[in-house]
Amino acid sequence: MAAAAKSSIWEITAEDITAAGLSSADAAGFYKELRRVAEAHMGEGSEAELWRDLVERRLLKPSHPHELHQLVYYSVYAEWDVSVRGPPPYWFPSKIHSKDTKLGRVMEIHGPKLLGSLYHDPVTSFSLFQKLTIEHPEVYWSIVIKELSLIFHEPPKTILDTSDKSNNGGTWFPGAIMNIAECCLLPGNLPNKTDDSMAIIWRNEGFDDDPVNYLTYRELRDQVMLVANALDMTFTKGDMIAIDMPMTSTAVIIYLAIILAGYVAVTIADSFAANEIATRMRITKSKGIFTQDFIIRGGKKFPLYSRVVEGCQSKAIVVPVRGDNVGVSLRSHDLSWNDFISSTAALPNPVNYPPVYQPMEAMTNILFSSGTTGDPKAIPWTQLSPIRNASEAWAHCNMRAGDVYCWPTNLGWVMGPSTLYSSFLNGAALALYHGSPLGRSFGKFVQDASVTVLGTVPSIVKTWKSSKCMEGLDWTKIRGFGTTGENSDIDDDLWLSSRAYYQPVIELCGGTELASSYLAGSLLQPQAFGAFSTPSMSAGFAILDDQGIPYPDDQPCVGEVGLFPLHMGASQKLLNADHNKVYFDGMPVYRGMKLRRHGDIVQRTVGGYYIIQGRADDTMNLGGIKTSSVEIEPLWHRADERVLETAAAYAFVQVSHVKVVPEFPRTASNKLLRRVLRDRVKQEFSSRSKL
Ligand SMILES: Nc1ncnc2c1ncn2[C@@H]1O[C@H](COP(=O)(O)OP(=O)(O)OP(=O)(O)O)[C@@H](O)[C@H]1O
Repeated sequence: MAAAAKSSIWEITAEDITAAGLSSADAAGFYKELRRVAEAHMGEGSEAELWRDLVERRLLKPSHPHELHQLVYYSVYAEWDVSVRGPPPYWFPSKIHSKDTKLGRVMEIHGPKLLGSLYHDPVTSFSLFQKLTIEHPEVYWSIVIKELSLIFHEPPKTILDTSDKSNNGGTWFPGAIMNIAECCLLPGNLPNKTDDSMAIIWRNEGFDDDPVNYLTYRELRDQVMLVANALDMTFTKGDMIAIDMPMTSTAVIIYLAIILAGYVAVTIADSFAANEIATRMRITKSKGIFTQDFIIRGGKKFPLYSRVVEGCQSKAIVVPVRGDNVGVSLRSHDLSWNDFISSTAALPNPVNYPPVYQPMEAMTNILFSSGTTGDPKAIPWTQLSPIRNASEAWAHCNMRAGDVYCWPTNLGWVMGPSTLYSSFLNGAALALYHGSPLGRSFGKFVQDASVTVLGTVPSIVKTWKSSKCMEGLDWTKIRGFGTTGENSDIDDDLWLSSRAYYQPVIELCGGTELASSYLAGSLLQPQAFGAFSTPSMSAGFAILDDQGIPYPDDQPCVGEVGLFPLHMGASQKLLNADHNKVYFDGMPVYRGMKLRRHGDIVQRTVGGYYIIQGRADDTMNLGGIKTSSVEIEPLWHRADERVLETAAAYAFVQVSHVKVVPEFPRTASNKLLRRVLRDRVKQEFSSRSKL
């Protein structure tokens, strides 16, 4: 899309502005103002200051055509040499406002004590402070647990115990006892999280013009306790109980009830086929499954109950997608939602429930990784994982009471539980749209629910931008976006950010098994599209060369990442694989630590940004030069405009074979499956060679 750019901002004419979609009258005013601002930033190397000034003056508006945003942004940065100056920044922290952020305030209090005269302010001292959180995780976590709404039934004896040498990940908060679901439901120590604060805001697809629905924290607690009582009527303590349904307010209530009552939630994404659901039920030996009769999505009705019971005998408890009655006939041992809830009718106080307190390492949730690199892993989350989730939103997105957090996903993907905990443990409201996130109705919900932080994955943003379905909606309450899952596209993020007068798009990369990111954006640093500005708080890593030797810390480089093993909240076992073998075997030792495998190729750019270059497994050898799939793909993409999407899966000496495919194989979470493509190509070639 950079074709829309001029070689400098000075080349832009009023005609270009009209060509980008403004009326001649508006174009004249815009042109005049653009020149005026540009004149104030004439010096060489002043692109970032010019862009910052343009954004602060709100010259570019969400109502302007995207072509105009492209024209200005790409022309401002036309001369910017990425190889010398790193990725160009589009968002800048303010030294004054940074002190009001959650992390900034903590840095102002503790920075001078911890860093002495090296501490200046949250912006200047951010990187130094981040390094401190890696070197002294016990200091960081002792601060963070006071910032979240955590209630310890028994306080931890200490923050981190590394005396067990067989445990690479360390023992966190030893001796502590709590119930993390209870922490979600009670105000805890957060003054602005009250029983009357908004906890969940939701809307059913098809009810676009109705007011949004609300649940306060008190109402949420009552409903969770009711379901917890009903669970005790049907299940035995410690049982694994699955949830396979869209992430609705009812699904969230069920999830919290399972954990409040001391069971383990097995969360399975609602997009899986019957055999995939059955596999996950079998691996976890789940005793029951919460599901829906149907899913309503994008105006269509899809069967869900029939898919769930196809390969699974466990008791299903079936929530009706609309109304009070289930729209399918159930097997004799299954229960309708109404019958399940009615089982509490004889209790004297069904909305009262004593939480089951457990140690920090107790399992609370089994999640499955996407299966991009092989079979999906069954990953147990403990009570530490939710704390890690919430701390990331706190530190990197400044999540706080009063925020409305929306991230269209499912409880079966890492972002489902992560968004839930990030909302409730920070006292924010969780916004849930019961329907497809791909169309305008979702965007209208974002507007009507006054969402302040909106999370995305790249494929959704691409659809929103290309369909223009969000035109005319007001997203200006949004103060920050999030993106994760795959590399995001610079132009798509330009579009996204421009919907809210260029609020930051915080890029996050991590893994289900980390319960967090290891690379992130930060509101205390300038942000560049499609790039991470920092290792996440308290996440250390080394970038390894081909021999497994770490590159020096601040040097631009590309290599496989090796994570520092003391990563609070990360997995310490897998249900269906050997944890040590998967994450530690064969990894180098660095500064006395056995590094943890993650499998991503990471580039550290000039200027200290990070870009993911794909998976180590997807790296190809082109004439002796190791090249990542992500480096090759954009080149092919530009080769012919009929190419809709590119996936580099295999390297040939000479390109002689073009196969047109309608779509690429993807995981259920929509990630490109290069390994499947590679297998198909291999198969095709081996069958040809036999001919
Ligand atoms: N913002 C991002 N940019 C680029 N890649 C990302 C980003 N966020 C996540 N990823 C990719 O997704 C991975 C994490 O995804 P997830 O935990 O769902 O499992 P997976 O690695 O896809 O599946 P499996 O472990 O089964 O192969 C990261 O390691 C990274 O490769």
